[in-house]
Amino acid sequence: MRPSMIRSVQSALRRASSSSSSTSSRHLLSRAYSADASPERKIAVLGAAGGIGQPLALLMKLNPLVSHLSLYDIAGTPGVAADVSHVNTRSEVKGYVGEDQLGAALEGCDVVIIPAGVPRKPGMTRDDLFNINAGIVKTLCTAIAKYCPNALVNMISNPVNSTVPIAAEVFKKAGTYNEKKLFGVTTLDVVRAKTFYAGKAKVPVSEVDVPVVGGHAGITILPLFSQAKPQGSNLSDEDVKALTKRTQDGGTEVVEAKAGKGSATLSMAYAGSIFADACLKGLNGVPDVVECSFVQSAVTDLPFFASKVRLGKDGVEEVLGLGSLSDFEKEGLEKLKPELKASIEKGIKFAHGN
Ligand SMILES: NC(=O)C1=CN([C@@H]2O[C@H](COP(=O)(O)OP(=O)(O)OC[C@H]3O[C@@H](n4cnc5c(N)ncnc54)[C@H](O)[C@@H]3O)[C@@H](O)[C@H]2O)C=CC1
Ligand SMILES: O=C([O-])CC(=O)C(=O)O
Repeated sequence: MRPSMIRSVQSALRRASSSSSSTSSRHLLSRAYSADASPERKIAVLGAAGGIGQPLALLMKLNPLVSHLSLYDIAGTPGVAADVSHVNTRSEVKGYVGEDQLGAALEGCDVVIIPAGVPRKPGMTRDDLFNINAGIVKTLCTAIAKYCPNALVNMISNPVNSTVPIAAEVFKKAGTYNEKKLFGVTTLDVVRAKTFYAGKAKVPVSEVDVPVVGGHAGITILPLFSQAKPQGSNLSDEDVKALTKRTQDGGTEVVEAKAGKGSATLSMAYAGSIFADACLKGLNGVPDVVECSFVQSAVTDLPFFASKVRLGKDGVEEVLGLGSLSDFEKEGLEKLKPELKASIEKGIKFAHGN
């Protein structure tokens, strides 16, 4: 909203609160909003009653680009929706519970965020979640293909390296696949890389940018600290190795600290809200919106790969290349490929066989 519009809304609000009959002021207020509001955008969070889903629902409620917020889960969403709906921001909130309400939750959606599924416990890998989460993702994507085939899908459910290929196969089978509209959310890796780099390089975290490429599990997460901005402090090779390992193990660090009570939820909700916001900005025509994401890609010989992606009115506008890599990063890239390939193939095989 432009400053002049904010001032006009504020003065309308003042008039509304000082008037005994505030109907005309309310009318003025709604005109002021509708004149300058961004386009109507409906987004859904699937798994909205969970550890990620709840704070993500709140963060999306705070996003002025959202006009309709649809909260879906197999249980618990009426309470979450009632709670979040009291926050005095633009979007109208509705809760949906159980599979027979999934269609209504999805109809008309521009963006669907999926944090549905089980999280890790200590000692597990993300791939150990495959058996349960693959089926959940398949069911949800089948419904997306039916009720909102044009939505941008933000996949958070793990293992992302396999759930994104599963989603692609489900959409292909339904005849709705558009490679520009399917995203594995790897923003938390970027968030972590930025935080850890800022701490080590002693630079203000708000100024830091670090691309993270590859996938979203262990060594498939490849932060490119050689391209970190701002440069300027001399990190040793050992520092870069340690930062890389910490970024790759960031999820496990949280799983162990939570000691059986799940994995990252708050930082993931933050990361998920950043990525969804970028998708909305792209849809709304904001120029030069770039985030890393795990997408269909020709950047390497693998069919899906995370790298910087420019977002536009139809989703992916351009998948950006990797840029120049240090020898350490080149080595990391070659090491991650077999694991990432196997995870992608596992997802595709599951989708075909079930
Ligand atoms: N991409 C990433 O960077 C990250 C991914 N994750 C993943 O996100 C997923 C969710 O994690 P949390 O929220 O911590 O788990 P959680 O167990 O707290 O919440 C999951 C929610 O999904 C719901 N759910 C289960 N089956 C469903 C279905 N068929 N339809 C709709 N909802 C369903 C559950 O009822 C629950 O409310 C996990 O797979 C986790 O590994 C977690 C952190 C980071
Ligand atoms: O580690 C996990 O299981 C959850 C996750 O993907 C992350 O925190 O990066």
